[in-house]
Amino acid sequence: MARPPYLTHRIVVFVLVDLLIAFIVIAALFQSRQQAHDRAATLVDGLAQVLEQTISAMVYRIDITLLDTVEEMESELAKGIDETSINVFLHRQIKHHPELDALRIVDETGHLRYGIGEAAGNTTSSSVADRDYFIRARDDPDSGLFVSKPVIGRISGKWSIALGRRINRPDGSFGGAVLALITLEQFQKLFRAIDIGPKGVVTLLDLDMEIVARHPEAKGRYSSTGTRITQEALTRALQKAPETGAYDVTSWLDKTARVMSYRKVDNYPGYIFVGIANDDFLGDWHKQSVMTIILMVLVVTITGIGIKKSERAEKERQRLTRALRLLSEGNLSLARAADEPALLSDICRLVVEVGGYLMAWVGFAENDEEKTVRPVAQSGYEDGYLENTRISWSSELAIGRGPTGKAIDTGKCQVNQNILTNPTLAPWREAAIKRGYTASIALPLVSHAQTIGALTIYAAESDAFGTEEIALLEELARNLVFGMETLRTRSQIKTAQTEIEYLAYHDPLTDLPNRRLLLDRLHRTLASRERTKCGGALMLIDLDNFKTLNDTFGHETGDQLLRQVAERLSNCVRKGDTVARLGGDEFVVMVENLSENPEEAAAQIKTIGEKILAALSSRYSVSEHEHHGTASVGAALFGDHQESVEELLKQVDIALYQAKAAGRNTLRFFDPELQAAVQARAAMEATLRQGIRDNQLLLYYQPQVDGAGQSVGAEALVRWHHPDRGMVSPHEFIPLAEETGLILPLGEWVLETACSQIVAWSHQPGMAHLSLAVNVSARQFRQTDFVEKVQGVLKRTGANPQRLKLELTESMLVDNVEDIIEKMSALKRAGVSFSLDDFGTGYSSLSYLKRLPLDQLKIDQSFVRDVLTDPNDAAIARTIVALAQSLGLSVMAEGVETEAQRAFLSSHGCHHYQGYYFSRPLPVESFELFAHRSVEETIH
Ligand SMILES: Nc1nc2c(ncn2[C@@H]2O[C@H](COP(=O)(O)O[C@H]3[C@@H](O)[C@H](n4cnc5c(=O)[nH]c(N)nc54)O[C@@H]3COP(=O)(O)O)[C@@H](O)[C@H]2O)c(=O)[nH]1
Repeated sequence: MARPPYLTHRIVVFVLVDLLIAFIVIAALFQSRQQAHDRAATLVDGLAQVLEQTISAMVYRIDITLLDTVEEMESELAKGIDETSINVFLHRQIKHHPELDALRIVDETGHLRYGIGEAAGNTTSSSVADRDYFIRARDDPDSGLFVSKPVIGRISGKWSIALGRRINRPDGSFGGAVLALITLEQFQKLFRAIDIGPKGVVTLLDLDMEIVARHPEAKGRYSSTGTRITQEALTRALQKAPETGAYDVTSWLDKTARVMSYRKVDNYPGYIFVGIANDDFLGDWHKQSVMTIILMVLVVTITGIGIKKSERAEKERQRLTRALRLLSEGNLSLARAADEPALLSDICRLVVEVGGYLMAWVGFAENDEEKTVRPVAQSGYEDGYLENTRISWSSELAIGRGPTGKAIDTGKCQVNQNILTNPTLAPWREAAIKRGYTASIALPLVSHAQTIGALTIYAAESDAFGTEEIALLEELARNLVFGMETLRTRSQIKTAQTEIEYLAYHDPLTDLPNRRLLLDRLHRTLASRERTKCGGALMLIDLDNFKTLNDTFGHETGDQLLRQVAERLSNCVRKGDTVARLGGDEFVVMVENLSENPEEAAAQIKTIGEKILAALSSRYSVSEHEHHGTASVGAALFGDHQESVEELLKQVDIALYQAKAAGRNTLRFFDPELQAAVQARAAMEATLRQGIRDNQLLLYYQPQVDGAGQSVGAEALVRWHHPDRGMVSPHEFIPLAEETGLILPLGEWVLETACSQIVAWSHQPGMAHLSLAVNVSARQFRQTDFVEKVQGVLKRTGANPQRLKLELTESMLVDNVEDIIEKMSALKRAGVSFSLDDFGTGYSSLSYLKRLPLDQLKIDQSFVRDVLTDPNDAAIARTIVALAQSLGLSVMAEGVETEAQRAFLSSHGCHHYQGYYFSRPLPVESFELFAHRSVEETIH
């Protein structure tokens, strides 16, 4: 969650103030340290001054005594030595100098002559002749006061220094010296008397910077008097100020840092140094500093805690704000949601987009064996988390002890503030770390006292869910459940409504439209007929003997049969048609998009009706019984005049009655004429089928002649000799045969008969040369094995293929040209020739006409008929002749009825004819007579 700007500002101010405080405190500490240092410097300076003056005064007073003694001794030497008087004198002098250890007089050889003080009685054996101060006094008449280096007294055995003066004899020669001995202990006593702190130091150095006396006495190898001090700081200070000064130094003797002050001692060849240790004079300062720093750290910490708290409070407030917004937008979503999946997705989306959480998902509790939690909606960074994580709500399974599973299992909200530290979430830790989730909350979705699932929300940061925020999220979950319940209720109502609606328009047993829906559709279809112009029909279907089945085997069996009938009926019609159940065993089929032509529409309905009859008469298996049933069908076409729905229903009812009356398992049309036509057609089909079987067909032969009137061949034309009706015209039965497929057996019969005839003529004189043209229907030619069939007939009959000419119509050559060419070429290779019948009536394109292996074009009789009266027909006839010539084909005109027509055609290059002018189609005997006669006529 982002930190608000004002909070950032506050933190910056806090840091700056803290820095300022730290700066001030540190500056104050430095200052107070400096002050302490200055005070210490003043102190040691003062002490050094006091000590310098003390020592200086002490040396001065001793020197006065030495001078008095020298004067006394020189006077004694001049008048003659009175030892008693000297000793009295010495006694008197030393009384005034408690600091002196001894006052001695040595002779010119250095031997002690008189002495007062410690070890004074031990005098005569002692000599100071080797001491440097004695030597100086002896050798230098002007030596004045001399001060020795510290030495261990030969008499006293103590460290001491000697101050002395030369004694002259009356003649000015060296007469000895007076010595005042001060033990270094005296200096120690003096130094000890001043307070310079536990680690303070006072040192008396001679001018060679060698220690004369030091307090405290240094220990270790530097403890000896006479040690030379070579500190750099000291050297620098003395160079700068040879008389008095101060400096900071860390002693190389005891490693203690000190402020040192020194003074050159008046009357004495040396310096007094006083040092106070930093630890001593900064002791309070240190305490004060520590306290101040502690105080400062406390202040900073307290301020920091304050800021942190305010940041936390701010974050909490922000979270609450966003949770409130989430709640409010969630409520809007509840109001808007169209369905439950959309609602769940939208809530998850809002949790992420408005709530600012990382991911949200809703899982439903399944009641399967594993008590699976099935994710149903999700939003936010997910990356296969849900797909790859198996979650259960069974506490018996490890995967069921996660927050979501627990929330569902317990019905209580599960808050996990840190997945990294919560040991119970170990199984999910890796997946969560990978996706950056740290905290989560799983909110149970409780509907009607049952937990149906959970809404689980993930946050990136730890401790992401505050108390009030949790309360708001719980409310969100409750609202979500309310929304789901509302949508479910709404959906149930809708489903119920749909079901009610469905039941209102459908038959519950068969699921087919019921009477109401049928009537509705019927009304609409009839109303739109004017616009669509398509034909349509209604069929009323009634099961024969259904009542018996129902009564015998019970209603359940009857119901099963009705359901199967419904299914079969539906399979008999197209999707757009309507199959309805009116009730009982009555079904209605409404067929639309039939031909506009009533006869064709009736034929279509007949086909469908028969399909239905066949479907309903095949075996049923109901309640382990086999049932053979039939049905009766009454049909009525939507007539040209606008019938009402009621009228149509009445018509099919009447038609059904007629079908039942006709012996059941049959179809009857309401229209009596159509009924008759359909019946007639059906009868014809049946009788034609029978006729083919009973050999009622025969071939007539129409001669084809050349320009000289000589027969060159014939066209075989089928005739049907109906036992009752006599000779039936091919115009009547060929289209029916085409429609019903009977053309195939019929065509095979014609071909077989024609080939047999060719064989017969091949043995007759004057007939063997004749070719025989056989009409081939489109359906026949399209048979995949047509070539094999022709070859088979030729082989079977032994006919000369050269005498067989197959007549194809132009219209059948439109589709699948390659296949046609292939078939024609195959037969052509076998010796069969081809003539293109009805030429000029179709759409032959010259480009592919050229590719067809044709032998002849036949000018259609429709052009020949008016060739003399209609210039267009004449032009077409002339063009066909010219075309045939240019393609290298022969040309034959059919339908030639007059000499004038023949003459016209002849004058334009057509020299083969067929038509009534020469002969009508003839039975075989008559044709043979015609052929012979024409030959004879030509001969004669
Ligand atoms: N697939 C088959 N079709 C066949 C077969 N036999 C006949 N047919 C086709 O039936 C249609 C009617 O044939 P038909 O009644 O035999 O009529 C043919 C001739 O009689 C008639 N014709 C011949 N000359 C004249 C004439 O001068 N005037 C006139 N009005 N009619 C005449 O023409 C018919 C032959 O036509 P076509 O076949 O186009 O050469 C007819 O379409 C036949 O094709 C068969 O076996 N199979």
